[in-house]
Amino acid sequence: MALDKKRKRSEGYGKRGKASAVRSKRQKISAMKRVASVDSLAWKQVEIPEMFDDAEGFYGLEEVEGVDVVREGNTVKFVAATAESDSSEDSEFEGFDDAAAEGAEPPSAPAGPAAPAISGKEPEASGPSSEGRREKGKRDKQKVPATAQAAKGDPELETNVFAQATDIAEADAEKDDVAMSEWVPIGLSSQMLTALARLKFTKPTAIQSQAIPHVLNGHDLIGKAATGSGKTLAFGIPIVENWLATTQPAGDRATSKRQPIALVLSPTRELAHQITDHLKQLCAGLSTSPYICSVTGGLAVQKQQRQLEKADIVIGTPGRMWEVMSTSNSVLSALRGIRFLVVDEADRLLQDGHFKEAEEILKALDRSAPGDEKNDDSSDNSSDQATAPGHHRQTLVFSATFNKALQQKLAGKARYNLMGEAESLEYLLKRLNFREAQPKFLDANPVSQMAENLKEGLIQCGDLEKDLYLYAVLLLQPTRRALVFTNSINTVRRLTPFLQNLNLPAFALHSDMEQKARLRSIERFKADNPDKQASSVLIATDVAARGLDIPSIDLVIHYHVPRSADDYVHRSGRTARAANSGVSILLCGPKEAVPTQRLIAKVHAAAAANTSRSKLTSSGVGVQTIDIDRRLVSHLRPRVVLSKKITETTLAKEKGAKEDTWMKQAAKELGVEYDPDELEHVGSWKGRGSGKKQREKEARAVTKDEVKQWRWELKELLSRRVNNGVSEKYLAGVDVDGLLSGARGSFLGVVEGLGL
Ligand SMILES: Nc1ncnc2c1ncn2[C@@H]1O[C@H](COP(=O)(O)OP(=O)(O)OP(=O)(O)O)[C@@H](O)[C@H]1O
Repeated sequence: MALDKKRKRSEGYGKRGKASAVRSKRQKISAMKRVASVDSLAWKQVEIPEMFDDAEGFYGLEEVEGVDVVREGNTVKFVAATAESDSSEDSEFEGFDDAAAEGAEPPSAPAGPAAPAISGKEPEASGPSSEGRREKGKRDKQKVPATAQAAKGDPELETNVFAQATDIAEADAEKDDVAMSEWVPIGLSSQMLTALARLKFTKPTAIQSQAIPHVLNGHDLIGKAATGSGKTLAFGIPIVENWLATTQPAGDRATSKRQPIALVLSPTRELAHQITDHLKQLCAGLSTSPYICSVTGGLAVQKQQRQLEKADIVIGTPGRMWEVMSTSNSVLSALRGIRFLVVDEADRLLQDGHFKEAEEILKALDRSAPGDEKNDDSSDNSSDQATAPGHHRQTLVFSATFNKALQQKLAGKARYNLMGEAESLEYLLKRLNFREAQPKFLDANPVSQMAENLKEGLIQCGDLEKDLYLYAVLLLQPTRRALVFTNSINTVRRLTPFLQNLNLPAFALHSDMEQKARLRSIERFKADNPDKQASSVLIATDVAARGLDIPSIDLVIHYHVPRSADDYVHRSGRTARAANSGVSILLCGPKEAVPTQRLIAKVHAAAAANTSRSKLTSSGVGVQTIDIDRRLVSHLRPRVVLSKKITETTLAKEKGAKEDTWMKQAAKELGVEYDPDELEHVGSWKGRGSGKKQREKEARAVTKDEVKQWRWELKELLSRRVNNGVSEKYLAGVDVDGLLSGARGSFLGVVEGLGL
């Protein structure tokens, strides 16, 4: 009601507009314009002359000074200048530009100080269904994107609206104009367009243009799109839009109780932190932003509880989320009011070890607290679904992969069969409690699950030669950052020092590491390396396979063939993200050949169906067999042998020392004497694993001096170029040593790379 009155007043001014004056004024202050919500403007009660005291409709009328109103299509904007703009321009309000309001002239930039000028065309008339349009109409009413003018010297306006203005202004000032017309049909607020322009995201990705309008119109969604195709913002943008449309100005919010509007569940901690950062980056371009926090294991729970109390958008891993929800009634009841539940990487989150907690969370969200009427909302009984608990909430489910059965279950095409192994998963899916009986299933990449700019290769090698080939690939394929996936934590533990000994900056990531060490590894991997020659390498288990968006990873190596086709898709998807290109290479041992063929066939099944036989590569569609120069590889062997010996000895000694300490402690507690030699005997057996035990025992027996000697030899080898087939016969009389000395990884002679 108040808003309507504000509008009437604004329209009144519009009729009295002085177009030319405002146009010239707009030119002068265009560099200082700022976006703000309509409620954050300094509306003042209109002083009604006594003679109008009884006039109908004047009660509660408010006015605001120093503000232009322009209309872009169906959207009304309040255009103003910041306190830094010319005071003579600020001090006097001269009316509104009718021409602009009627769309006769393109409006000036809707964004803040020196924000990228957003050019756009009118949203197309053909839009969503009538219901959709109704809902959109509602949203537009709530939203009314506004650009406010801080009347100079009005402290209230300055603090409410421009809290972040200086920072944003500084950042924006560096930007060129950004054309945003491709976003216009989606129907975003001008604030959001400004925020996207700031990120230089000039057009939506396929999943974004398909998913956002659907979510904005209040529907549930199951979204599938290739890795790196922008799924995070496909749910992030409509959630933030909803927040912008329904949130009070910052000043009022400080005093009112906060209630989160969205909960995003992520299967891994790293991904949860990344989503949080991604949404924060988006919101950095808004004049007022939602408070976004992550709730993940491994970090202080008390701090996260405090953050939750003021959070608007919560991103969490199921384990910690459940821990926090189950121990705090206030958190639980606040979360029951969320308007969006997002399940990211749904196929993993609903299936892997997160199962139990995910179930508890869903149950708790829908359970009505005593006296909590919100969840039993019977006022809206337009459909059966509407009366179900949780109906107020939209459910958005995203992943790059959904196996067929899961896809069908999610889309409601299969009957729930509450029996056997599948029982719990199906139960959980039911618990997602979609608002609609058939949530929309949107597949943005039906033919290929793999990113468009990804090249896939395969190297066949002996099972015991993988270390050698790994090293060779890292030297031969020029990369900025490489990510190596293994199937076991022990392999990560071994490969990391193995590559470090070879002077490659390698970092480890697996779930057995402390959370701070995990985050540190990622930070170091992401950091720019001062030695431009050296590319950094992250050795990880599948904990890094989902969702991680680290810039400039141009190579993914599967040291072990992944356990499933979906894992292959997600692992490979850490490169070639957004518009970038990248390479994924499988190291395939003889024992892995059959599962690898199956995997490739599965991943590229749809593409193969559309490809003529002549286009099939040696390994099938999409994956190219790489014939790496075996001679070259053999030149690298001496380095690899030394590095392996050093690594295995060091690890065996560390393990021995740990076991020794543990045994001593245990013996002390039992009050018995500890004799390592005696125990060595007791523990010997000839069964499985005895060979490894024996090797470890031998490695422990290696002296420190021997290790020192190996290190020296390796250092010497690394300081020399690798002679790639240049015959020394032709180098007679040449300083061969001089030619061969050089930086690690350099080659003497022509090297073809991997030919990808
Ligand atoms: N409209 C856009 N224009 C340009 N870049 C974009 C756009 N939307 C998102 N991006 C960028 O694309 C990258 C990948 O986005 P995101 O992490 O959301 O992908 P994803 O589809 O969730 O991938 P995954 O399946 O691996 O989780 C990010 O760096 C993001 O900043």
